[in-house]
Amino acid sequence: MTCTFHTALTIAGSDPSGGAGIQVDLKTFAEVGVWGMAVVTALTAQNATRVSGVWSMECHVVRNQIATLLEDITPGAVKTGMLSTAEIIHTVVQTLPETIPLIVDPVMISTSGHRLLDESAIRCMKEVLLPRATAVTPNIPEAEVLAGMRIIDDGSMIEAGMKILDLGTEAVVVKGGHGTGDESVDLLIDRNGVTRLTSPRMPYQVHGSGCCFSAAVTGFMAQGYGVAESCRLGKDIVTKAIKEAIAGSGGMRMINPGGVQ
Ligand SMILES: Cc1ncc(CO)c(N)n1
Repeated sequence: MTCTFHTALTIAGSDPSGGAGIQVDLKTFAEVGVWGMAVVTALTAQNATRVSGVWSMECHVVRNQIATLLEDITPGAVKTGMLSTAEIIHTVVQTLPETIPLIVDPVMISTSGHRLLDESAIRCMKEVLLPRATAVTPNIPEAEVLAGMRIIDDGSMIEAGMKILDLGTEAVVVKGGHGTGDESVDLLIDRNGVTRLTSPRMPYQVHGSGCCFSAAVTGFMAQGYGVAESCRLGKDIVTKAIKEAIAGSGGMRMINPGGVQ
């Protein structure tokens, strides 16, 4: 099908609370003005305070969702979020054509502390998924795992980003939201060097902010912006959605792309 509008696909897990995962990705795609599509890799039972269950899809279910969608529509860009197992990572890489830009949010552990990716899948993520990625968007704990080193300051954040770049992606954004200081500084690292993406630090943690950022970047890539520009524009979208975050019932605040009042 030839579309007159731009299309973006998320391949990720479901968060029934609407605070993370495909639910946030679809809201973010709408916020940046692209047609949002979603392939589900796992169901979770969670809210803003805890994850109580994870049920990964069988690989043929993931493969069928992607292949059937691609028969009809080629998304302008794709993001991955929670992929949960090495088998699902392999399936996604095998099923997606290499020509489609791919933004990888290397989801490992929920903000509430629950493991969302098998320990054994981390090697597969480094060896199979990242070499295929256009951009990877780790937070500090994820960057530490992918780079195999501790991050304690700007210098080690850059060093970790360089190591992740060496795994074969075109660009890395190491997100500084888990750091300290008045500003939240994300570092975009690509072949041209290091670019700082800054925003005022809000005095609270927000469930789903990583999902929102990578979805926004994907939405801008789908509209034809380059990687660096998409990351800059994506930072503005997530900053606004963090400012407008809503209080869950008892839990952490939840990201609010679209600004529901
Ligand atoms: C489904 C899903 N994806 C990603 C995250 C990361 O916050 C989460 N908590 N749940």
